[in-house]
Amino acid sequence: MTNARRVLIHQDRDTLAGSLAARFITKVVDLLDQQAEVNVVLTGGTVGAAVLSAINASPARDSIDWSRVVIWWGDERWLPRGDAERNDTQSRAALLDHVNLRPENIHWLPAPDDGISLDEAAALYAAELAAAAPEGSDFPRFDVTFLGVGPDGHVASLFPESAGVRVTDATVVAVRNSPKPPPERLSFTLPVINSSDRVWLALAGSDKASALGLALAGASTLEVPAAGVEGRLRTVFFVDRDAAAEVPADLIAVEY
Ligand SMILES: O=C1O[C@H](COP(=O)(O)O)[C@@H](O)[C@H](O)[C@H]1O
Repeated sequence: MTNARRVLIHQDRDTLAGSLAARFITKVVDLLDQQAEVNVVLTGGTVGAAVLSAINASPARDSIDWSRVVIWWGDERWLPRGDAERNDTQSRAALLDHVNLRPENIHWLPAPDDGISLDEAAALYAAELAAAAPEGSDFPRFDVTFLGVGPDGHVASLFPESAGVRVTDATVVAVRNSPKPPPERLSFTLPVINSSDRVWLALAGSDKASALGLALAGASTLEVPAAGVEGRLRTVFFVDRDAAAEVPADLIAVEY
């Protein structure tokens, strides 16, 4: 199988979330048979949280040895710890608080209540990535990266026509003036996202159809950041029927 982008179309958001949850559990169990730990990058957003809830609800959830799973986030909203709109708060409620993760394996992004500036926070998380990196790299080898996609085609907190989309010489960027609230955020850059062995994008709803269609039809990364996403081994779009309305027919791998 090549690393061509694949689109898997599901009936609706819940089916999509269940299918992605099942794939995640199977993949992590397989990987943990072959390696000591698995590095996973989580996303925020509605579908991201739905996928984590589906993993939590799965009867197969505990077939994963969660003590060997290492958690990162691809982006975070610059809000106080515990704020309901923070991505990590939503990830905790959906899954992380319910499984046996080791606290040292959860790499929270900083928050304003840490008493540091947004730029310092970006530098701090970059240093955390570097500390976990193999020799010669600035970040760990990520096994699975989840991404949501906004109606404007943003991924993580890389928004269309914004400076962050262009950054290739840093791993984490401070984002200001985000068109989606809150205005300040932290985000992985595209080179870090694309270093992941697998990138699984999840999106549902008719408001995502145009961005998805453009991303798959060759729009520029600056205009539609999702267009610039390409994992090292696999890049798979898990979508529902509504979001798939403008997907080029030759890219549809499976329609459930
Ligand atoms: O703000 C964000 O939005 C995107 C997409 O969210 P969705 O609710 O439209 O699925 C998400 O991927 C990103 O992590 C988050 O910070």
